[in-house]
Amino acid sequence: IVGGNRTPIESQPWFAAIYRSHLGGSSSFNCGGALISSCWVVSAAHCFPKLKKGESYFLYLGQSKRNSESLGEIRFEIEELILHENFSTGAIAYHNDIALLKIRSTAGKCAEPSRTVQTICLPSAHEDIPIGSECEVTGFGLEEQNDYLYPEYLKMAVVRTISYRQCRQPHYYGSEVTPQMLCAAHPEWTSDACQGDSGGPLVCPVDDHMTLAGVVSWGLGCAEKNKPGVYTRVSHFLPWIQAHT
Ligand SMILES: NC(=[NH2+])c1ccc2[nH]c(-c3ccc[nH]c3=O)nc2c1
Repeated sequence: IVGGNRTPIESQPWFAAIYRSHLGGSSSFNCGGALISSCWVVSAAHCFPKLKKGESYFLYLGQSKRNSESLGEIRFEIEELILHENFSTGAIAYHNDIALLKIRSTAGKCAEPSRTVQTICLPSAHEDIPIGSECEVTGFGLEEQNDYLYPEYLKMAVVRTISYRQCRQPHYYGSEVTPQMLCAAHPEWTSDACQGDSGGPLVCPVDDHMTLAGVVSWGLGCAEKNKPGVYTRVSHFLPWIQAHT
């Protein structure tokens, strides 16, 4: 996250930190995700390239600090990884960039709600959040696009949704942006998601609750003028999510 602020997991209790474990036992931070039900996390398909032999993915819920064994965090194995069957890579965009992860704790259980673990509501099919809505994007991704170390602490930034028409302007992203994508940026281009935030949640207020409007997918650089963050528009994939969970 470029800009924004540190946030405790209690403020984003649906956030999942997804890691990749390597042969020999080391592990590296991979992507973000969002808990949508006790057993299911939504993330981005591009976060899950083919694993090498002996490698696996795992995730933590309730984690405010990377690589720390702090209280309230729980480790889950990925029992099932479902990538969207039409996921593909365009010139700069990812298409159908959404994945479902079925989780199982070491005790063979799914997630149990607590102060640090809660689900996020899915949007309802027809309702799309109004243009210009203030939303929150969360992650352990880079704080500057040329950094090479991920921050230890979870961060959150406020961004505003941008219309499809505005995002398709030539000096924005032109026709790389499709109706299945949602663009959002800070009005002064000072905050944005960045590498490592992929798969994480863009949550927007609807009536009296927060909903998962987007999944961090791509962007040209980070917090660059006229280059908004691009998110998988979750409301378009509700039938797919329902069919696979
Ligand atoms: N500006 C954004 N909103 C953004 C979001 C996700 C990204 N993911 C990446 C990325 C860069 C290089 C390798 N892998 C990545 O996911 N850049 C990104 C930029």
